[in-house]
Amino acid sequence: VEPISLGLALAGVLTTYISYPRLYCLFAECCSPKRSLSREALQKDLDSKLFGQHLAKKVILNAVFGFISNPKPKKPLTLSLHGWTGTGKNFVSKIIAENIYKGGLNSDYVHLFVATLHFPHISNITLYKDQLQSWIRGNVSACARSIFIFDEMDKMHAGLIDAIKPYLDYYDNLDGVSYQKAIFIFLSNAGAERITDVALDFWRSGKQREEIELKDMEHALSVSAFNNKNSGFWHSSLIDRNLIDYFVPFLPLEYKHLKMCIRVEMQSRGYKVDEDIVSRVAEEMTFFPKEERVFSDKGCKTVFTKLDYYYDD
Ligand SMILES: Nc1ncnc2c1ncn2[C@@H]1O[C@H](COP(=O)(O)OP(=O)(O)OP(=O)(O)O)[C@@H](O)[C@H]1O
Repeated sequence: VEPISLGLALAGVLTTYISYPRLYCLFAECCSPKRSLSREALQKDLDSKLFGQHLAKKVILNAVFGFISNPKPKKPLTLSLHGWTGTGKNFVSKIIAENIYKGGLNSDYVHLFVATLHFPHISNITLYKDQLQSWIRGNVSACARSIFIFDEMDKMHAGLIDAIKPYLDYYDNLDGVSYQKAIFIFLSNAGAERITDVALDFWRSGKQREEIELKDMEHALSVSAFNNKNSGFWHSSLIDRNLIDYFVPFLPLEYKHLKMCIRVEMQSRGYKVDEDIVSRVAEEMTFFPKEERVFSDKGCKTVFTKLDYYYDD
Protein backbone atom coordinates (compact mmCIF):
# COMPACT_ATOMS: atom_id res chain seq x y z
CA VAL A 1 0.00 0.00 0.00
CA GLU A 2 1.44 3.35 -0.93
CA PRO A 3 1.97 5.82 1.95
CA ILE A 4 -0.51 8.43 0.71
CA SER A 5 -3.39 5.96 0.41
CA LEU A 6 -2.52 4.48 3.79
CA GLY A 7 -2.45 7.98 5.32
CA LEU A 8 -5.83 8.80 3.78
CA ALA A 9 -7.31 5.54 4.99
CA LEU A 10 -6.04 6.14 8.52
CA ALA A 11 -7.37 9.69 8.50
CA GLY A 12 -10.74 8.33 7.37
CA VAL A 13 -10.86 5.82 10.22
CA LEU A 14 -9.86 8.52 12.71
CA THR A 15 -12.53 10.91 11.46
CA THR A 16 -15.17 8.19 11.71
CA TYR A 17 -14.07 7.47 15.29
CA ILE A 18 -14.19 11.11 16.26
CA SER A 19 -17.48 11.83 14.51
CA TYR A 20 -19.15 8.67 15.74
CA PRO A 21 -18.27 8.23 19.40
CA ARG A 22 -20.78 5.41 19.58
CA LEU A 23 -18.66 3.42 17.15
CA TYR A 24 -15.55 4.19 19.18
CA CYS A 25 -17.32 2.99 22.33
CA LEU A 26 -17.97 -0.37 20.69
CA PHE A 27 -14.24 -1.06 20.83
CA ALA A 28 -12.99 0.93 23.79
CA GLU A 29 -14.53 1.66 27.15
CA CYS A 30 -16.33 4.97 27.43
CA CYS A 31 -17.55 6.98 30.34
CA SER A 32 -21.33 7.05 30.56
CA PRO A 33 -21.80 4.36 27.93
CA LYS A 34 -24.40 5.26 25.33
CA ARG A 35 -25.81 1.75 25.61
CA SER A 36 -27.69 2.35 28.82
CA LEU A 37 -27.92 -0.30 31.49
CA SER A 38 -30.16 -3.21 30.54
CA ARG A 39 -32.63 -4.05 33.30
CA GLU A 40 -33.03 -7.56 31.90
CA ALA A 41 -29.29 -8.22 31.85
CA LEU A 42 -28.84 -6.96 35.42
CA GLN A 43 -31.80 -9.02 36.60
CA LYS A 44 -30.48 -12.11 34.83
CA ASP A 45 -27.06 -11.68 36.44
CA LEU A 46 -28.54 -11.20 39.89
CA ASP A 47 -30.93 -14.14 39.52
CA SER A 48 -28.32 -16.55 38.23
CA LYS A 49 -25.29 -15.53 40.31
CA LEU A 50 -26.42 -14.16 43.66
CA PHE A 51 -27.83 -16.82 45.99
CA GLY A 52 -30.11 -16.42 48.99
CA GLN A 53 -30.43 -12.63 48.80
CA HIS A 54 -33.95 -11.94 47.57
CA LEU A 55 -34.16 -8.58 49.38
CA ALA A 56 -30.83 -7.27 48.11
CA LYS A 57 -31.63 -8.37 44.57
CA LYS A 58 -34.91 -6.48 44.49
CA VAL A 59 -33.61 -3.26 46.02
CA ILE A 60 -30.47 -3.19 43.90
CA LEU A 61 -32.24 -3.90 40.63
CA ASN A 62 -34.80 -1.13 41.16
CA ALA A 63 -32.38 1.38 42.66
CA VAL A 64 -29.64 1.02 40.06
CA PHE A 65 -31.93 0.77 37.05
CA GLY A 66 -34.10 3.68 38.22
CA PHE A 67 -31.06 5.86 38.83
CA ILE A 68 -29.31 5.13 35.53
CA SER A 69 -32.53 5.68 33.59
CA ASN A 70 -33.05 9.10 35.16
CA PRO A 71 -31.40 11.70 32.89
CA LYS A 72 -31.29 14.30 35.68
CA PRO A 73 -30.83 12.75 39.10
CA LYS A 74 -30.92 15.28 41.94
CA LYS A 75 -28.14 13.61 43.88
CA PRO A 76 -25.71 10.73 43.40
CA LEU A 77 -26.97 7.22 44.14
CA THR A 78 -25.80 6.04 47.55
CA LEU A 79 -26.27 2.41 48.51
CA SER A 80 -25.22 1.03 51.86
CA LEU A 81 -24.88 -2.76 51.85
CA HIS A 82 -24.96 -4.50 55.23
CA GLY A 83 -24.56 -8.05 56.35
CA TRP A 84 -22.50 -10.95 57.60
CA THR A 85 -19.12 -11.74 56.08
CA GLY A 86 -19.10 -13.69 52.81
CA THR A 87 -22.74 -13.05 51.95
CA GLY A 88 -22.14 -11.28 48.63
CA LYS A 89 -21.67 -7.55 49.28
CA ASN A 90 -18.44 -7.23 47.29
CA PHE A 91 -19.76 -9.72 44.78
CA VAL A 92 -22.88 -7.67 44.07
CA SER A 93 -20.80 -4.49 43.72
CA LYS A 94 -18.84 -6.32 41.05
CA ILE A 95 -22.06 -7.32 39.28
CA ILE A 96 -23.29 -3.70 39.34
CA ALA A 97 -19.95 -2.42 38.01
CA GLU A 98 -19.90 -5.04 35.22
CA ASN A 99 -23.42 -4.14 34.13
CA ILE A 100 -22.50 -0.48 33.80
CA TYR A 101 -18.94 -0.76 32.48
CA LYS A 102 -17.48 -3.53 30.36
CA GLY A 103 -14.33 -3.58 32.45
CA GLY A 104 -16.26 -4.03 35.72
CA LEU A 105 -14.05 -3.45 38.74
CA ASN A 106 -11.06 -2.92 36.43
CA SER A 107 -12.75 -0.09 34.57
CA ASP A 108 -11.11 3.34 34.74
CA TYR A 109 -14.45 4.65 35.97
CA VAL A 110 -14.86 2.27 38.90
CA HIS A 111 -12.85 2.91 42.08
CA LEU A 112 -12.54 0.63 45.08
CA PHE A 113 -11.35 1.86 48.47
CA VAL A 114 -10.64 -0.56 51.29
CA ALA A 115 -10.55 1.17 54.68
CA THR A 116 -7.75 -0.89 56.24
CA LEU A 117 -5.65 -0.81 53.08
CA HIS A 118 -6.04 2.77 51.87
CA PHE A 119 -6.65 4.59 55.15
CA PRO A 120 -4.84 2.55 57.80
CA HIS A 121 -3.43 5.20 60.14
CA ILE A 122 -5.73 7.38 62.12
CA SER A 123 -2.91 9.89 62.59
CA ASN A 124 -2.98 10.59 58.82
CA ILE A 125 -6.65 11.38 58.71
CA THR A 126 -6.23 14.98 57.52
CA LEU A 127 -4.07 13.80 54.65
CA TYR A 128 -6.52 11.03 53.75
CA LYS A 129 -9.39 13.53 53.75
CA ASP A 130 -7.59 15.78 51.27
CA GLN A 131 -6.56 12.84 49.10
CA LEU A 132 -10.05 11.37 49.08
CA GLN A 133 -11.68 14.67 48.17
CA SER A 134 -9.29 15.43 45.35
CA TRP A 135 -9.43 11.83 44.10
CA ILE A 136 -13.21 11.91 43.92
CA ARG A 137 -13.31 15.42 42.46
CA GLY A 138 -10.73 14.49 39.80
CA ASN A 139 -12.49 11.29 38.80
CA VAL A 140 -15.96 12.79 38.66
CA SER A 141 -14.62 15.72 36.59
CA ALA A 142 -13.23 13.16 34.14
CA CYS A 143 -16.36 11.00 34.18
CA ALA A 144 -19.63 12.06 35.79
CA ARG A 145 -20.85 8.46 35.86
CA SER A 146 -18.04 7.28 38.13
CA ILE A 147 -18.61 4.48 40.62
CA PHE A 148 -16.94 4.55 44.05
CA ILE A 149 -17.01 1.49 46.29
CA PHE A 150 -15.96 1.81 49.93
CA ASP A 151 -15.30 -1.55 51.56
CA GLU A 152 -15.00 -2.12 55.34
CA MET A 153 -16.86 1.08 56.14
CA ASP A 154 -17.26 -0.04 59.74
CA LYS A 155 -13.48 0.07 60.08
CA MET A 156 -13.20 3.53 58.60
CA HIS A 157 -12.69 6.51 60.84
CA ALA A 158 -15.97 8.43 61.01
CA GLY A 159 -14.26 11.76 60.42
CA LEU A 160 -12.94 10.57 57.10
CA ILE A 161 -16.29 9.80 55.52
CA ASP A 162 -17.48 13.27 56.56
CA ALA A 163 -15.04 14.62 54.00
CA ILE A 164 -17.15 13.29 51.14
CA LYS A 165 -20.48 14.37 52.62
CA PRO A 166 -20.87 17.43 50.34
CA TYR A 167 -20.44 15.21 47.27
CA LEU A 168 -23.36 13.04 48.33
CA ASP A 169 -25.73 15.95 48.81
CA TYR A 170 -28.30 17.68 46.59
CA TYR A 171 -25.96 20.26 44.99
CA ASP A 172 -26.21 21.04 41.28
CA ASN A 173 -22.50 21.53 41.26
CA LEU A 174 -19.60 22.16 43.60
CA ASP A 175 -16.78 24.30 42.22
CA GLY A 176 -17.96 23.55 38.72
CA VAL A 177 -18.26 19.78 39.18
CA SER A 178 -21.59 17.96 39.34
CA TYR A 179 -21.63 14.73 41.34
CA GLN A 180 -25.27 13.90 40.61
CA LYS A 181 -24.58 11.04 38.22
CA ALA A 182 -22.01 9.29 40.38
CA ILE A 183 -22.70 6.09 42.31
CA PHE A 184 -21.36 5.49 45.83
CA ILE A 185 -21.57 2.01 47.33
CA PHE A 186 -20.67 1.48 50.99
CA LEU A 187 -20.06 -2.02 52.34
CA SER A 188 -20.08 -2.94 55.99
CA ASN A 189 -20.77 -5.66 58.55
CA ALA A 190 -22.62 -3.18 60.77
CA GLY A 191 -26.10 -4.41 61.57
CA ALA A 192 -25.20 -8.02 60.65
CA GLU A 193 -26.21 -9.40 64.06
CA ARG A 194 -29.61 -7.79 63.87
CA ILE A 195 -30.17 -9.00 60.32
CA THR A 196 -29.22 -12.49 61.49
CA ASP A 197 -31.66 -12.28 64.42
CA VAL A 198 -34.52 -11.57 62.05
CA ALA A 199 -33.48 -14.40 59.70
CA LEU A 200 -33.18 -16.76 62.67
CA ASP A 201 -36.63 -15.80 63.99
CA PHE A 202 -38.12 -16.66 60.62
CA TRP A 203 -36.24 -19.97 60.50
CA ARG A 204 -37.32 -20.89 64.05
CA SER A 205 -40.93 -20.17 63.32
CA GLY A 206 -40.78 -22.44 60.27
CA LYS A 207 -41.25 -19.65 57.75
CA GLN A 208 -39.50 -19.46 54.39
CA ARG A 209 -36.56 -17.10 54.22
CA GLU A 210 -38.09 -15.61 51.06
CA GLU A 211 -41.04 -14.46 53.18
CA ILE A 212 -38.79 -11.94 54.92
CA GLU A 213 -39.75 -8.50 53.73
CA LEU A 214 -37.83 -5.26 53.81
CA LYS A 215 -40.14 -3.94 56.50
CA ASP A 216 -39.10 -6.86 58.75
CA MET A 217 -35.56 -5.52 58.48
CA GLU A 218 -36.52 -1.93 59.24
CA HIS A 219 -35.63 -2.19 62.86
CA ALA A 220 -32.42 -4.06 62.09
CA LEU A 221 -31.34 -1.26 59.79
CA SER A 222 -32.91 1.60 61.67
CA VAL A 223 -31.17 4.83 62.45
CA SER A 224 -31.44 4.10 66.15
CA ALA A 225 -29.67 0.78 65.71
CA PHE A 226 -26.82 2.37 63.80
CA ASN A 227 -26.51 5.27 66.16
CA ASN A 228 -26.17 2.86 69.04
CA LYS A 229 -22.63 3.25 70.39
CA ASN A 230 -22.07 -0.49 70.26
CA SER A 231 -23.10 -0.91 66.66
CA GLY A 232 -19.82 0.51 65.46
CA PHE A 233 -21.69 2.37 62.79
CA TRP A 234 -19.67 4.96 61.08
CA HIS A 235 -21.83 7.25 59.09
CA SER A 236 -24.44 8.53 61.48
CA SER A 237 -23.96 12.01 60.03
CA LEU A 238 -24.73 10.67 56.57
CA ILE A 239 -27.84 9.06 58.01
CA ASP A 240 -28.89 12.22 59.88
CA ARG A 241 -28.78 14.15 56.66
CA ASN A 242 -30.62 11.40 54.75
CA LEU A 243 -27.79 11.05 52.29
CA ILE A 244 -28.00 7.27 52.06
CA ASP A 245 -30.70 6.32 49.55
CA TYR A 246 -30.95 2.62 50.32
CA PHE A 247 -29.87 0.39 53.19
CA VAL A 248 -29.58 -3.07 51.69
CA PRO A 249 -29.64 -6.10 54.00
CA PHE A 250 -27.66 -9.23 53.12
CA LEU A 251 -28.98 -12.34 54.87
CA PRO A 252 -26.64 -14.93 56.38
CA LEU A 253 -26.18 -17.91 54.05
CA GLU A 254 -27.41 -21.44 54.76
CA TYR A 255 -25.97 -24.85 53.93
CA LYS A 256 -27.91 -25.04 50.65
CA HIS A 257 -26.47 -21.70 49.50
CA LEU A 258 -22.93 -22.89 50.21
CA LYS A 259 -23.59 -25.88 48.00
CA MET A 260 -24.72 -23.53 45.23
CA CYS A 261 -21.50 -21.49 45.57
CA ILE A 262 -19.39 -24.68 45.45
CA ARG A 263 -21.14 -25.93 42.30
CA VAL A 264 -20.50 -22.61 40.54
CA GLU A 265 -16.85 -22.73 41.50
CA MET A 266 -16.47 -26.31 40.26
CA GLN A 267 -18.00 -25.36 36.94
CA SER A 268 -15.84 -22.26 36.59
CA ARG A 269 -12.74 -24.43 37.14
CA GLY A 270 -13.95 -26.71 34.37
CA TYR A 271 -14.80 -29.70 36.60
CA LYS A 272 -17.91 -31.81 36.34
CA VAL A 273 -20.11 -31.12 39.38
CA ASP A 274 -19.57 -33.94 41.86
CA GLU A 275 -22.38 -33.82 44.43
CA ASP A 276 -20.41 -35.94 46.87
CA ILE A 277 -17.55 -33.40 46.95
CA VAL A 278 -20.07 -30.53 47.09
CA SER A 279 -21.60 -31.98 50.27
CA ARG A 280 -18.25 -32.78 51.84
CA VAL A 281 -16.91 -29.26 51.29
CA ALA A 282 -20.12 -27.69 52.60
CA GLU A 283 -20.03 -29.91 55.69
CA GLU A 284 -16.51 -28.79 56.50
CA MET A 285 -17.75 -25.25 57.06
CA THR A 286 -18.80 -24.05 60.49
CA PHE A 287 -22.33 -22.96 61.24
CA PHE A 288 -24.11 -20.96 63.92
CA PRO A 289 -25.93 -20.79 66.34
CA LYS A 290 -24.13 -23.70 67.96
CA GLU A 291 -27.18 -25.87 68.60
CA GLU A 292 -29.13 -25.35 65.40
CA ARG A 293 -26.24 -24.82 62.93
CA VAL A 294 -28.31 -22.81 60.45
CA PHE A 295 -26.02 -20.13 59.04
CA SER A 296 -22.50 -20.32 57.69
CA ASP A 297 -19.92 -18.48 59.80
CA LYS A 298 -18.02 -17.26 56.77
CA GLY A 299 -20.78 -17.26 54.20
CA CYS A 300 -19.42 -18.53 50.89
CA LYS A 301 -16.04 -16.96 51.53
CA THR A 302 -13.73 -19.89 52.19
CA VAL A 303 -15.51 -22.66 50.30
CA PHE A 304 -13.26 -22.11 47.32
CA THR A 305 -9.99 -22.80 49.12
CA LYS A 306 -11.51 -25.88 50.72
CA LEU A 307 -12.23 -27.16 47.25
CA ASP A 308 -8.50 -27.11 46.45
CA TYR A 309 -8.01 -30.00 48.86
CA TYR A 310 -10.12 -32.27 46.61
CA TYR A 311 -8.41 -31.21 43.41
CA ASP A 312 -4.74 -31.11 44.29
CA ASP A 313 -3.46 -32.97 41.25
N1 LIG B 1 -24.95 -14.66 48.09
C1 LIG B 1 -23.98 -15.16 47.30
N2 LIG B 1 -24.28 -15.75 46.12
C2 LIG B 1 -23.30 -16.25 45.34
N3 LIG B 1 -21.99 -16.21 45.65
C3 LIG B 1 -21.65 -15.62 46.79
C4 LIG B 1 -22.62 -15.06 47.68
N4 LIG B 1 -21.99 -14.57 48.75
C5 LIG B 1 -20.69 -14.76 48.55
N5 LIG B 1 -20.47 -15.41 47.39
C6 LIG B 1 -19.16 -15.84 46.86
O1 LIG B 1 -18.21 -15.68 47.90
C7 LIG B 1 -17.22 -14.70 47.54
C8 LIG B 1 -16.94 -13.82 48.72
O2 LIG B 1 -18.07 -13.01 48.99
P1 LIG B 1 -18.02 -11.42 49.15
O3 LIG B 1 -16.60 -10.96 49.02
O4 LIG B 1 -19.01 -10.80 48.24
O5 LIG B 1 -18.47 -11.28 50.65
P2 LIG B 1 -18.75 -9.95 51.49
O6 LIG B 1 -20.20 -9.98 51.89
O7 LIG B 1 -18.29 -8.77 50.73
O8 LIG B 1 -17.87 -10.25 52.79
P3 LIG B 1 -17.05 -9.26 53.78
O9 LIG B 1 -18.08 -8.60 54.66
O10 LIG B 1 -16.19 -10.20 54.56
O11 LIG B 1 -16.28 -8.32 52.91
C9 LIG B 1 -17.80 -13.98 46.34
O12 LIG B 1 -16.80 -13.54 45.46
C10 LIG B 1 -18.70 -14.99 45.69
O13 LIG B 1 -17.94 -15.83 44.83
